[in-house]
Amino acid sequence: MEEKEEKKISAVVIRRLPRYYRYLGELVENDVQRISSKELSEKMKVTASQIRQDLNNFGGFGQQGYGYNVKYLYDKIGKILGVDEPHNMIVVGAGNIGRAICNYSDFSKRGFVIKGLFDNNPEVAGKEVAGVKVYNSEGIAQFIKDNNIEIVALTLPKVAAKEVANIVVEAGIKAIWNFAPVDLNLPKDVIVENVHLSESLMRLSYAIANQEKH
Ligand SMILES: NC(=O)c1ccc[n+]([C@@H]2O[C@H](COP(=O)([O-])OP(=O)(O)OC[C@H]3O[C@@H](n4cnc5c(N)ncnc54)[C@H](O)[C@@H]3O)[C@@H](O)[C@H]2O)c1
Repeated sequence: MEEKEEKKISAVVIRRLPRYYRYLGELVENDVQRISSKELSEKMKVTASQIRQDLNNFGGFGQQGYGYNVKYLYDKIGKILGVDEPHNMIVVGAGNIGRAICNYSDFSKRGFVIKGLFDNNPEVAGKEVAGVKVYNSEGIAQFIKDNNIEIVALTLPKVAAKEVANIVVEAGIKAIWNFAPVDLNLPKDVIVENVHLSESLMRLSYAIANQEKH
């Protein structure tokens, strides 16, 4: 029953959930039990009516005037985002970005467990980055099968990213976190989340240019 209700939540709201989750997580850490839409709106710099519209999808509000139940909403949104359970992942490409991801401990706190870092450079195999072992990329497919890997981060040059994407999909991977500035043409059932830093920077530059005009 609950699942059916959750399916109706719009994609736009879903995209906003990680931000709510982050703010609610900070409130949970600070032992805040209830918060009003007005207080949350001041913290998050979005309108209180937007917050009410978004969060009323999930319940968690008691009597009017008492605000939202912070822990309830945090857990509920975490469940919808699928971060209430651990996800095993690997990172392919032990360069700048691959190493930075391994060095960022917050991912593991959120349940994203990096089981290995892969590279085709034999000089890096056998080393460790922030406790994550570096493996030769020849063994990727077997490693995925043996370690119940769900997500693969591709922090590789463009051509290599395409090649490795095909290999990991062949090995059964259904979720790719792609940092290479290239479109991966993969079967429809494979979820790809692209992180194109240059595109994000161009949006920023557009915003600067537009602001200057006014
Ligand atoms: N560094 C940045 O700030 C940045 C910014 C935006 C986008 N990107 C993109 O992210 C990707 C990674 O960038 P980076 O700076 O970490 O690159 P990098 O050159 O530092 O690292 C790439 C790593 O991939 C490995 N590699 C290459 N081919 C491979 C293969 N077939 N199998 C396994 N490993 C292989 C290399 O040995 C190297 O260690 C690139 O596509 C880049 O365009 C990087």
